[in-house]
Amino acid sequence: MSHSTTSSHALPDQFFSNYRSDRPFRTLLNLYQKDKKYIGLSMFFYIIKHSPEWIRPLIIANIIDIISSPNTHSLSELWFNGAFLAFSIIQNTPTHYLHIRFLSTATHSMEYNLRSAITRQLQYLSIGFHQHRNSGAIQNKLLRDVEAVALLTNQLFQYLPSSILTIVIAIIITAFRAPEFLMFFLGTIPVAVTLIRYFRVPIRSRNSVFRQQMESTSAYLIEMLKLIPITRAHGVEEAEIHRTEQRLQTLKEASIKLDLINALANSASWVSLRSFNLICLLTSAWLAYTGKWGISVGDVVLLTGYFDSITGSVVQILGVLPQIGKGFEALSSIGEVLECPDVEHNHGKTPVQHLKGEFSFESVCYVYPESQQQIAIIDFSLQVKPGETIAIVGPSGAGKSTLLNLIIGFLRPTSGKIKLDRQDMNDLDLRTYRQFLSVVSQETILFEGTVRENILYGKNTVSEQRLKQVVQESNADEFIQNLPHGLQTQIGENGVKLSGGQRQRIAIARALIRDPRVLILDEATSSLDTVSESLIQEALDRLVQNRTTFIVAHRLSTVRKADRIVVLEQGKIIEVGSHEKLLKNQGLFAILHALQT
Ligand SMILES: Nc1ncnc2c1ncn2[C@@H]1O[C@H](COP(=O)(O)OP(=O)(O)OP(=O)(O)O)[C@@H](O)[C@H]1O
Repeated sequence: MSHSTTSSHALPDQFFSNYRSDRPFRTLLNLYQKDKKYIGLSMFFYIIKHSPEWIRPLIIANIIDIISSPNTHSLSELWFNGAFLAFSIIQNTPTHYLHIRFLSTATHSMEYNLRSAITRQLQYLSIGFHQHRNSGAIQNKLLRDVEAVALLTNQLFQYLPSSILTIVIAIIITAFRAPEFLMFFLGTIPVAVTLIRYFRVPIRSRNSVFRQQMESTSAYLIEMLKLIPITRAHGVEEAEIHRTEQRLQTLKEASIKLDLINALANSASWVSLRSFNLICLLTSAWLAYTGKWGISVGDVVLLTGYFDSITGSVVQILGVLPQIGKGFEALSSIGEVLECPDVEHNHGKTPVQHLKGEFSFESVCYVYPESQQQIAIIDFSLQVKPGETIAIVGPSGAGKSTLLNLIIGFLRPTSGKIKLDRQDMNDLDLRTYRQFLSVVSQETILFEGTVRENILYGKNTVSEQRLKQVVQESNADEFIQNLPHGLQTQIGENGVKLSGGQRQRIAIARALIRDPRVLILDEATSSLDTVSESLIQEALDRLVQNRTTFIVAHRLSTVRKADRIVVLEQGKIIEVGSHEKLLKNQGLFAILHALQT
């Protein structure tokens, strides 16, 4: 256990410091740091497994020379050449197996490491990052882009080296048997280089456009799925279908453009290199026919065979270029997450060991970086004693959610200070602070799992007795008992569906089990039936006891019970006081109150 914790902590640092999407090749090698021996072994077995491709033209040329001049060659030479080729063919089975085994180990470990590093980074990136990125786009990076990097590995460490090796071997053997023909082979180099230079930039840019389209379409589709109940309820299905089709059309156009450039690159290379091949065949055949340069029939077969391998390899190199472009694009897409500096910095800050729950807000201001012209929280000052319940009320857009996010530490004051037990929150390790904090938000997010797992969420050392007590205190025992398997009932997409009130009671139990010192309640605005409402209110009353609580309150009963009510308007505190005092004030609170009653 301790081992896995240390290694998983060590992993991302190594990735983050080495991950540079402006240096994709080096980054790729770094991703294989731990598994480079597997890559090496896999390449070694690939070369051996592939050897019949290089040996065959030589053996066939030998055999043709043997049979075309039986007087100078013995039959045993024929059998020897045959046996050699047979051996090189049979060895393919074990070497192919070993090649795949090592390659698969290396690429799948890399995929695992990369996905784990992305997940870790996502967990540490600021809430602001997540608010601005769509989950569909991130999902795409985690799944498709990592897959594209694994494919890139296959291209770079398998096809590319073997193609280069094929070319080198063909050149060496030709240099021995018919050195004059080397110039044909060398002639292919400028052609290949020109083709690569010509197509590299458009292939890369179309890949990039395609990738961005793919990301935004995934994001869009996820949103469309979430919206289906609202779409149907408003009867705007056709408009939604039309909107989706427009997106799909743009994606289709980007895919076609990418395919077309790839097709052009492939066919241009194929035609030019095959033309060279034809010239080589005709020239060597003419030389053999006229008996010049001492070219034998076997030599014609050998030269055309190797020229075939060379052109095949060059075509393969050009063919993998688009894949390589796609892989490098995926590396830079992943870099958008791994290289993002917007992480919460807790390293080296004071850990919170105990918490009383005293808050002191000193002239806190907050401005969202995206809307500088408007100040969301203005000069907010308030002293909160441990155990106090503060209700925050105010019209929509007054800054209530912003204030809660400042208290959780998701946002840092633009100016001013928030002190927690007299220490500036900026100096504290917020992860340790949040272990003393529970949040019950408007929308209860439950995950696929049992009721029990949803309540315990990350708190697995709780005794059975404590769990039962918490379930009772949150008024959830009755409905849980009526579920088919009680606490073990599966909920979420494939399980039992819970009502809004039931979900809220699970959220209350989830908060209670953590026994927090600070509680944040973002009350749901949706109206519940009176029974659920009173059950939830009762559970909430137990929950807030002896804890510093901040509630964005909508229910009158909650507001009435709060020790103090803070009334916000356009980011400013305009009133603070008890329920009675504020009613007497005849200010904004009294107006809001009158509207509700
Ligand atoms: N992520 C954001 N980027 C830019 N501006 C924001 C962001 N979130 C909120 N704001 C702005 O900050 C102000 C305060 O918003 P906030 O969400 O805190 O209000 P609220 O009182 O919680 O509103 P509501 O009751 O409607 O939820 C608003 O003017 C809002 O437009």
